[in-house]
Parts: sequence; C-alpha cells; structure tokens
Amino acid sequence: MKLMVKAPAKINLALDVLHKRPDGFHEVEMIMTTIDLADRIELTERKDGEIRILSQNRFVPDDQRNLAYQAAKLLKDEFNVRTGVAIGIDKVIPVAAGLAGGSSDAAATLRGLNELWNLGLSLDELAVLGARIGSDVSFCVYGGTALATGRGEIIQELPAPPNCWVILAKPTIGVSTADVYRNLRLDGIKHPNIQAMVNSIKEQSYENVCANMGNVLETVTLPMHPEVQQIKEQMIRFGADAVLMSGSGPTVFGLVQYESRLQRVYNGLRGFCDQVFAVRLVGERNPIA
Ligand SMILES: C[C@@](CO)(OP(=O)(O)O)[C@H](O)COP(=O)(O)OP(=O)(O)OC[C@H]1O[C@@H](n2ccc(N)nc2=O)[C@H](O)[C@@H]1O
Ligand SMILES: Nc1ncnc2c1ncn2[C@@H]1O[C@H](COP(=O)(O)OP(=O)(O)O)[C@@H](O)[C@H]1O
Repeated sequence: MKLMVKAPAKINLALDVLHKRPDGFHEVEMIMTTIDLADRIELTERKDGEIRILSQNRFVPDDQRNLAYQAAKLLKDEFNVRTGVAIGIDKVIPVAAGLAGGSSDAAATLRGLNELWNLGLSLDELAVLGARIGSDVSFCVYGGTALATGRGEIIQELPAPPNCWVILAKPTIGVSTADVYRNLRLDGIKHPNIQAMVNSIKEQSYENVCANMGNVLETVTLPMHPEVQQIKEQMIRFGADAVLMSGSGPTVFGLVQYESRLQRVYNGLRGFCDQVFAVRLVGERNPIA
C-alpha cells in the first residue's frame, strides 16, 4: 500500500527564550503557525521490513540522520511493526532554513504510518512520540497555530491568525539551530510580548499581530549573517507590513494583507535572493494523515 502526506513548513510569529535549562535545552515561548509551503511525503510499504529514504535533494540525508527515518524507526520499534517502508521526500521547503522542514517530514511520517500500519494512535499520542525526535516535531504533528512552551514540545492550540500573505526569502547560507542557541546571550536583550501576540490572534487584529512580532534569536543570527538584516530592510522597503526572521534563521518572512502589495514585495526580493516564495498562512490543523 501507498500513502501521500503533506508536510507543511512553519514560521514563528514570535519567539522568546526564557533561560537555559539544566538539560542543555532552552525554555521557550513561541507562537508557531503553518504556511502553505509543503514537502510531499510518499510512504510505500516494504515487505522486507527495511526503512529507506528516497529524495532527489542533495541536502537531505538518506540514512538514519533523516528525521523521517527516525520517525519510522521509532514507530516500528515501539509497536513491533514487521513491515518496512520506503519514504519518498519531494523537498519543497528549503533545508536548514528555520522553517522546520525536517521536523515536518518526521511529523508527516508519524501521521502517515499511523494510518498505513493501522496503529490507531491519536494526534496527542503522536505528538508525544514526536518530541523524542526533535523539539519542533510535536507542533508539526498538529499544524495550525499554537503557543509552544517547554523546549517547544508543549502545545496549546490557538485560532488561525487573521488572513494574510507571507513572503519568504532565504539567503544561500544555512544556519545550525544548535549553534544559534549556544551563542545566545540573554542579558539585556529585548523580549517579545508573547501574551500580546496571543491576544492579537484571538482578537483577529492584523495590525497588532504585525506590531507584536519579535524573535530573540535574531540577536545571534543577524550579527553573524548581515545579509539577513539586508533582506529584512529590502522587504520593508518594498512594502511588507512587518518582517521577522523565522526560528534560528536564516529565512526572513514578511506579512502583507493585500495581493496588490504581494507582487511588489515578491518581485523586489527576487532580484536580491534566489529562494523567494509567496504563500498563504494555513489556519487549520493537519488531518490525521
Ligand atoms: C529554533 C526553532 C524554533 O521553532 O526552530 P528552527 O529554527 O530549528 O526551525 C526550534 O526551537 C528548534 O527546534 P528543533 O530544530 O526541533 O531543535 P532540536 O532538534 O530539538 O534541537 C537542536 C539543538 O538546538 C538546541 N535547542 C533546541 C530547542 C530548544 N528549546 N533549546 C535548545 O537549546 C539544542 O542545542 C539542541 O541540541
Ligand atoms: N527530512 C529532512 N529534511 C531536511 N533536512 C533534514 C531532514 N532530516 C534531517 N535533516 C537534517 O536536519 C538539518 C536541519 O534541517 P531543517 O529541518 O530543514 O531545518 P531547521 O531545523 O532550520 O528548520 C539539515 O541540515 C539536515 O541535515
């Protein structure tokens, strides 16, 4: 049997770090939302019990380092599944970009294999399993919009933000999440107001969503890669209502409310950056598979 599952990217509308924990992870408060930019995962049962990764993208590992491989292995071991699976990854989300592409592939694999292998697990159970693969996997299991706390794995659902367009621009550099957290210094930095962002979303105020966007990880990535700051400035110059780096970067996203403005920002960025996307926010949670 064969199954196709969509694996959407996320952006962080707000990202705060409270402190470093004894386990080495950082305590975070993040507002995450899925966008209409997705990898496509094709799951095909294998009778020989093997897990195989198939991808044309040279940046995607084809062995146990792949987060989708880890998701399949986790379910196989945990539930004594004899069947194997070939995991085809049609990569659309830029890799190491702050858009959780790998985490979303893992989450889609969990949701898909739950169906394919008839495991009967709930989204909540899959999210708990997902946290063992990576901090962002739990959110990606649900999709939609959420407040994520803990190291990112404690998920409280929020309504969809007000309707708008998202322009994404990724410079050619890749950024390591671990390096960004390691170089973060919390003394004296400005923290975004996470509760104000939650309220803005609940009140469906586009202006307040724009006003409350903020990401403390910019204090690490921007000085390290000045091109990220330049892209932010370009996006504002071409007319984005608000701009921010997503996650640990280096992707920058800008919000615009009207389609007329979208074209201007998109075209302006195209001359400046080779990976540029114009997509919608996705309000709803993922279907089970
Ligand atoms: C920054 C964020 C924001 O959404 O996303 P990305 O930029 O990676 O997309 C996340 O916090 C990234 O989550 P994820 O990429 O799943 O991280 P993990 O694989 O769990 O951890 C990678 C490394 O980042 C550091 N890490 C991660 C999460 C966290 N709350 N504190 C940390 O200190 C740890 O050093 C860890 O070894
Ligand atoms: N399915 C996958 N897709 C992309 N990258 C993956 C995948 N599985 C593992 N990786 C590894 O994870 C790293 C981070 O990738 P990704 O999830 O795209 O970025 P980010 O953590 O910035 O959102 C990559 O450098 C890559 O080696």
